[in-house]
Amino acid sequence: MRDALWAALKTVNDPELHRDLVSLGMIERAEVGGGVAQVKVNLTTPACPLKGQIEGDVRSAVLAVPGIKEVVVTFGAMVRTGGQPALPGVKHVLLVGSGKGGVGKSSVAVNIAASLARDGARVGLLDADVYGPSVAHMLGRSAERVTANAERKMQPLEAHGIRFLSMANLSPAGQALVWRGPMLHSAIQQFLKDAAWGDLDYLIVDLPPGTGDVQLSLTQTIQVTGAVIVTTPQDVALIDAARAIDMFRKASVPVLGVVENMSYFVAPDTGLTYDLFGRGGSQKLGGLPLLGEVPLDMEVRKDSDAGEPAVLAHPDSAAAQALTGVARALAGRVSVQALADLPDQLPVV
Ligand SMILES: Nc1ncnc2c1ncn2[C@@H]1O[C@H](COP(=O)(O)OP(=O)(O)OP(=O)(O)O)[C@@H](O)[C@H]1O
Repeated sequence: MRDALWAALKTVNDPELHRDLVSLGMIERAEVGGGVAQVKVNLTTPACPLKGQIEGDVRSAVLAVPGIKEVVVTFGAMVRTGGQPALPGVKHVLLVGSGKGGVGKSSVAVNIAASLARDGARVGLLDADVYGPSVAHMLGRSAERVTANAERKMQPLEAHGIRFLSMANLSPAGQALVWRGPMLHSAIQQFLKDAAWGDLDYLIVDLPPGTGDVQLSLTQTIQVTGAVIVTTPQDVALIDAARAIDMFRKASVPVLGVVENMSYFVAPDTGLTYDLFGRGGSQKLGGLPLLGEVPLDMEVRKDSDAGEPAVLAHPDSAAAQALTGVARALAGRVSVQALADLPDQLPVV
């Protein structure tokens, strides 16, 4: 019956990866005794957007095996990498960029990080927006200062389960940074390589807006898994977003998807929906996966000023749900990308 159980599991495909769970090495354990099957599925990310569907598919395939009356499905997760890790201990570096400033890039980056961490991933957040660092404020830690550990490496700060580093925690508050390209390059290098990030599944990098030195420096010096573009839906933002996409393509960084922020607004008093900036405009960016449409929501702004990401402070709001969806869709895209180049038969993990 054990063979029949494994054969049944071999008929279940991961809906995103389009390969069966057995050859993907995702079945950690499958046993049967007294008509009860115990199956442990090791997902490719704890933020798997399709966990419910996988559970349902496993359940129906296993219950079709003669003699099995009950099935208990449990889950674990191990984030995979396609090749070498980006940095020692860091599996994926994900850039969050935008063409235009003020479109909500940092808000999206912070909420992606918080959502992935809440789902159980080990997450770092690097604020590479050195001219306008806002991550520390959005995490409620702008007053803290970064210290060095015994190995003289920068020790990332921690908030809401996220390890993070921001220029705001290094320089005196309120002071402007007047840096040229080479200095920026070395600051970014230090943030990446002279910091004790530890083991991370995802290191999210909040880039400055536009297509400048920091972006170039990052894409040229480490193996980046991919980039996410945040835009609002109106044409002036889309024109700049298209430039940012072009820059990533030229630097051979895969663009994993687009987030349409401030996509629409639901008036809290009337419940009427307003497409203030032209909801759906991001489709004009042509063919890139849309990771989510995040509404304009006063709570998102208030939560970020209060230092608690909306996905944690108001998880049931439409904006938080959309941001959670963005984080999970992104994690799914990363898994697809990591497994795309792997051989047909993977070892069981
Ligand atoms: N969906 C949203 N609803 C309401 N307010 C939002 C939303 N997204 C972002 N904001 C607010 O808009 C402002 C700008 O957001 P944010 O700093 O994230 O943008 P940015 O693109 O990173 O800006 P910069 O160009 O300075 O890096 C912030 O006050 C933020 O709280």
